[in-house]
Amino acid sequence: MGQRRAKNKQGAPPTYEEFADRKTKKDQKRKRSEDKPSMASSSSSDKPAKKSKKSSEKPETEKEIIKRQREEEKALPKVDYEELASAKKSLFDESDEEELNDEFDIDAQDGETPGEDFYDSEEETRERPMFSDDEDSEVEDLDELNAANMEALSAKLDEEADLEAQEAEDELLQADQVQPRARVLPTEEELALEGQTGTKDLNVLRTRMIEIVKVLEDFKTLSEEGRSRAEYTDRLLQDICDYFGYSRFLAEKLFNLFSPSEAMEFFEANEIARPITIRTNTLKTRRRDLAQALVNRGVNLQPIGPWTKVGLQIFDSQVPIGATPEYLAGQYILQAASSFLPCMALAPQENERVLDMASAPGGKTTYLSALMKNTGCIFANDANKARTKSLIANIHRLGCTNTIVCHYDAREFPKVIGGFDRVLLDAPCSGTGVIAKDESVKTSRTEKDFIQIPHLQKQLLLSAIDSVDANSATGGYIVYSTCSVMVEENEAVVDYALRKRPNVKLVDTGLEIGKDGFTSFRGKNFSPKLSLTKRYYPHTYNVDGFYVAKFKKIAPSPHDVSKAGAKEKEAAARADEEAESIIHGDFAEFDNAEDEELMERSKARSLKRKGINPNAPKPSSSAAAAAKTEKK
Ligand SMILES: C[S@@+](CC[C@H](N)C(=O)[O-])C[C@H]1O[C@@H](n2cnc3c(N)ncnc32)[C@H](O)[C@@H]1O
Repeated sequence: MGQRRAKNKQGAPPTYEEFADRKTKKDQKRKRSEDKPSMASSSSSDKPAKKSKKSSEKPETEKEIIKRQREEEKALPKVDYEELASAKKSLFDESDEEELNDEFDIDAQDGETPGEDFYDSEEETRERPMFSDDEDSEVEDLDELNAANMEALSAKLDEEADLEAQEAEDELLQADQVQPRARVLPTEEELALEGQTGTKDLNVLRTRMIEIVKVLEDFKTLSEEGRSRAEYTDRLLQDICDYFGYSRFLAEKLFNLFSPSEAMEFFEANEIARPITIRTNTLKTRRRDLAQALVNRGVNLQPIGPWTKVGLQIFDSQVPIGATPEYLAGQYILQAASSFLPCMALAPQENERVLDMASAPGGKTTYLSALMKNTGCIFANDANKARTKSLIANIHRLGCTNTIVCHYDAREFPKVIGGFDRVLLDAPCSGTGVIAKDESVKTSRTEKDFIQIPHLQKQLLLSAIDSVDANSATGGYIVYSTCSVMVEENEAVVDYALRKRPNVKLVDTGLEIGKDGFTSFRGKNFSPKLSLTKRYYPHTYNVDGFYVAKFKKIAPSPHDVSKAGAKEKEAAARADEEAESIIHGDFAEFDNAEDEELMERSKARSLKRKGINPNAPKPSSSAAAAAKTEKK
């Protein structure tokens, strides 16, 4: 087992004193690094300086404040306000979002110097009012929220600066350590010595991994004479297993996805927990209002990034994020940022019929429901009945009234029902994209898994394609996603579907971020269109490892069974559920006893439909046993 412990890089944002202290240290560190030409990093020194806060207890007059600020500004390094304004804009700019007007606008107001809202001591003493519905006061309201978010922003900038300084130091370290033709591989004696102690020295392993990666990336110049590439790779893989705790089998599979240095970044990123993120439920609130409410409860947050209008990243909270009144009221759901992506790619429209084939516990179903503004109909299916409990609970809490929950093996679609406008297949997978969440994946996955899981995924994807109406007026799309980074579960599955179903083509996912899917891998060629699919890695976007592919069905196929009557089936399912009061505006009074009763009634109705009298006396168990014995 590996000796490395996963660490969570998220900490509480600093107090002002901590911040000032860290800044002084950082400035000194930066200055030291600038003095060393080999590791000069212009980006860190070009970073805008942050304005300091006063420490005096006594309130200052306006004049005193202006005087003090001028003095402080003189003493500070020159600030590139344009860069500062654009950095802030890129973090918070959501000007595209017309509908919800859901934004954290921290652009400077007229007459203000951009950047002055950083560490304004006035903001510390002001009370934070709730957002008002009054349009005129919105600008002030935004300022208040921005003030509250400044800490979060400063923490983020801090983290970035720390990272840059660390990277610069690492570069120097590596440059110092790796000399051309240096001996990097350990001798037999050294290895025997390492083995004797039982636990390996992590520093030795780490340094050696860095050195081997350097050699592999410039083999001609840096390799020792007489040593092969395979020898270096073999040692590196063993060190990865010892250091991070992977089975040799999985370490090798993951290593082969990347260049040696990128592989190291990937393994490192798997040791760090991803940020805690929440998705605003736009069926109940707007992100801006939710952020304000949470900030008032002592939650430190900021938007995830410009690519999502509904996500918030939580840095730190004085209250449990899964138990706030806003959470209980269904205003948000705790959801990994990567899970937003397939829903955004599917882009369901209002009034469409959508199938979510593997939907429990419902993070994506509830997002689809919100995107459809609770119109149309979503069939939320999952083969695992136990998991549909949390699916139903989430659907209720978030107030999604356009969903019907079912639990079929999704390979039975479209026989169950077909003719959907869009289908999401968020497939069961190996979980190699979420190792930071579930360390057991490092050692539990075997070769068999990467045969059996893709086999199921291929069957499910064909069912998904066959369940879509090629003639849908508004849709005709299928999105396939996994939280795996393995080619066998991603490109290979999609390529298989393209070959088996020539009536679909790959289309752009419409996602702003992501790396292009592989068009070939280790000698295997896929359709060139595979580059339209998207890959996500923890080390590139700080999200879980993920994969998203989007298909458009361009023609029906003989496999599209039972398309006819799909609308009628849906109407019947709806009527059943409405009759049983499952679909209604307020799910708050959902309780198990009532649910049991409804299920009993549903069973009775179903028996009646089959021509069986549900009230007919059941044979007693002893009579049934006797009948059985008689038959024998
Ligand atoms: C990745 S999870 C789905 C997560 C879900 N989409 C969400 O966002 O909350 C995969 C799901 O597939 C379900 N599953 C596995 N095999 C299935 C099958 N043959 N048919 C339908 N669902 C299946 C599992 O029970 C599991 O809930």
